[in-house]
Amino acid sequence: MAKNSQHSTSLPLQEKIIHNNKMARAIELFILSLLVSMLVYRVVSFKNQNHYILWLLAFLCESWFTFIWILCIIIKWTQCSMKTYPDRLLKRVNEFEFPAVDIFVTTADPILEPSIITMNTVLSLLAVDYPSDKLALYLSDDACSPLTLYSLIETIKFAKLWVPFCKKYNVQVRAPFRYFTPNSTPLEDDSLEFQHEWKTMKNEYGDLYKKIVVAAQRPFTCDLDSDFADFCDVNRSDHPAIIKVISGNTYLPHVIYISREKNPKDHHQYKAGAMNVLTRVSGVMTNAPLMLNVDCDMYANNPQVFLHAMCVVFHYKNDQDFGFVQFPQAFHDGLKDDPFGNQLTNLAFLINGVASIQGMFYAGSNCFHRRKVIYGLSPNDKIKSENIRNEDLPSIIGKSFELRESAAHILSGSDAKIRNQTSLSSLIEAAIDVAGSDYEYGTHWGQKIGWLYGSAAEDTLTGINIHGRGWKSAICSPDPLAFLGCAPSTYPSSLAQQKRWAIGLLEILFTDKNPILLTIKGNLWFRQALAYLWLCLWGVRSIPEICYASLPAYCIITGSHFLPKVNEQAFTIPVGIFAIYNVYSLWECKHLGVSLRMWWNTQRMGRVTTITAWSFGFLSMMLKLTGLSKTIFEVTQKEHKSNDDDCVSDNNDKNVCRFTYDKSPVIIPGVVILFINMIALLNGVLKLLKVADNDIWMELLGLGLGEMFCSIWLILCFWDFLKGLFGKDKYRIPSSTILKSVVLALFFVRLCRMSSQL
Ligand SMILES: O=c1ccn([C@@H]2O[C@H](COP(=O)(O)OP(=O)(O)O[C@H]3O[C@H](CO)[C@@H](O)[C@H](O)[C@H]3O)[C@@H](O)[C@H]2O)c(=O)[nH]1
Ligand SMILES: [Mn+2]
Repeated sequence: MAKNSQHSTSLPLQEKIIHNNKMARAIELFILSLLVSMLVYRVVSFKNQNHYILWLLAFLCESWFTFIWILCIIIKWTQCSMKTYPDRLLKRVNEFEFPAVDIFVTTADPILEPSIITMNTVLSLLAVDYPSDKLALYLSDDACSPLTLYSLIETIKFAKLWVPFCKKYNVQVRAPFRYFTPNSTPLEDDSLEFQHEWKTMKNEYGDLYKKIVVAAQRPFTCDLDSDFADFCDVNRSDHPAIIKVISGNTYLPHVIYISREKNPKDHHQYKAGAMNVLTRVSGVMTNAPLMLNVDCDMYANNPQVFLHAMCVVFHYKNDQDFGFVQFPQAFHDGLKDDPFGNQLTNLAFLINGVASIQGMFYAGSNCFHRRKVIYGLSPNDKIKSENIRNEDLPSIIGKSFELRESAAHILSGSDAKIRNQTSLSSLIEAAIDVAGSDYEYGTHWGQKIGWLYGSAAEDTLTGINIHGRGWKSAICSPDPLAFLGCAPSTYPSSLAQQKRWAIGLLEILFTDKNPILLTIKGNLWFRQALAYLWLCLWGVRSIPEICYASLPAYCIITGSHFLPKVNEQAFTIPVGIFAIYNVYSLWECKHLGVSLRMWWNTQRMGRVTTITAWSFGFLSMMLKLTGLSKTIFEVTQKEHKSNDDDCVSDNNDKNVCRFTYDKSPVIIPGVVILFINMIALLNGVLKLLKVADNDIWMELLGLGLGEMFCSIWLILCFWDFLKGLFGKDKYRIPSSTILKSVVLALFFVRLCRMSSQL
């Protein structure tokens, strides 16, 4: 029953804060009016042009930009955020009323994702402020690596000390690699007891760290009676399921290691496949009504995160439309000023916008889902457990009897009880059954229930499916931030990530989860559909962007114009758009409290990423549509800074922010844009040198100031590539890439010349 104190029952557990954005709306509408004026100008002056195709191309690109801008305005029109009050929750609700939560951590490769990072994720989650008997943590290891199991076993031993320590002293950051920074020492005025325990803890963590590092360097011997016997001679892409219950103690949640069955005959569906196995295995074992999933490169940064989530859950208890709570993905040690433009800070306003529509997108990590929502229920479905048992549950959820029983429990809404600890091991056989690689044949897994297949952005696809059934979602941003993770810290890994997103998001448009379809046929709200559309179109945006970025160079080389001339009145329109847009985005950055440098980096990388990574995303999608290739999920490299150099955030080492390059062709379009603009400018300057001094202004105007300016701006945007041409070692763009780009750039120049002779 609720604990009563008049005060605490009257105050809400969560509050929606509406942001006033009238000023922003006005500016956005003004920019829109300028964009429309530009289009009108294009139409009106079409007849006076001698270069119709050029004018038409510019018109098409600008129409597209205007369309994207309209989408942004609609998404950002209303803005809100959420504040949650865990203190009030603790006063109002008894701990035993809290729902159980199954926690899922995924890892796929002990080299790309060093075990110590994954283990810190695990430790931070085991130590949260939440009744530990309500939690179970499942670690999915797609690499089938004995190192991961070994690390987990050792980590649990350490957790038996670490978790009580954190709770006793109310430690704020419960991922040891963040708590024990190289220079940290306990404070002078901390109690002696604390200082002593602190040192023990630091040493223990140091030992754990060393054990894992040492273990990573030697092969695991095949010891038939050890925990690792199952790993004897296994191949990571062809092996039976391995599931181990690792016993903790009463202070620790259950911990279960899972390496699902892999068989080359059955597609394993990357992370989505792993999440579905986690859902089923946990369904058989603990069957909590809520599930939290955290990628191995994130950790819980706020020990009260579960309580914050419960504020939302309890707040919505009577409003049955609530599907999931997403916590933001923020980054620790993010490179200063975001040189690669991958920290997504600039999306804050869009996120607040989406939050005020149907709710935040599911972002793949840091999200609490209700199990019944993942099992395919819609807000208005009322199901009796008898009905499900008798009906066609096998064709939906599969043949496992245990899973069907537990699903029936969840779907009928009866309070699922967590099974007691001792029985977990006895459920391993049933768990192995549902972790089989062919379990899903003839069921709805991946098609209608669970994490959906068919996109490398399985998170967005799964999320849109949930919203499409009419569920709402919430975003909760407590202070300190709930989860922190690492953004890819090198340029190639950031490129790979952006490319994967561009493909994955585009793939969604070609499924039956297309936002427009879902809003017509399903229950996706119209504005929410537009928000999804904006997201899914990332890859498509590369095409108009590349076209538009080649226009200035084309014009300078051929002596034509795509912008109004300086002496025309219409010249003020593009100037106005450029100036106001930039001032506006600066103003937005100021609101977010980020530096001028960061603003420039996001602007510049906006152009660079669209033209490079997203265009390859688009290309891959085209190849996939024509059946020439398949998309895969490339796991991004995670870096662990060794304890002695906590380098990234202090940029003493300037080099971490420099662009590095590998052989990947993804940057070619960017290098080509750089080259053609350099050639164009060179061309322009040469022409200027040839004319007499007093004609120079006329000539400049003839060349088109606007076009020249655009060219210079583009070169500034691609400045890092320019440096890459002259860098050394990994800072140098590989010769093969340069060569291919030169060929393409010369081809472009040739085309310009040919077309101007027509
Ligand atoms: O076959 C696979 C591939 C990946 N993963 C896991 O998936 C997670 C995300 O992979 P990562 O390489 O870190 O991708 P990111 O680009 O950082 O991931 C973002 O984008 C993905 C979709 O593209 C989402 O799934 C993620 O949650 C989101 O953080 C990691 O825990 C991996 O271990 C697997 O379990 N099995
Ligand atoms: Mn990641």
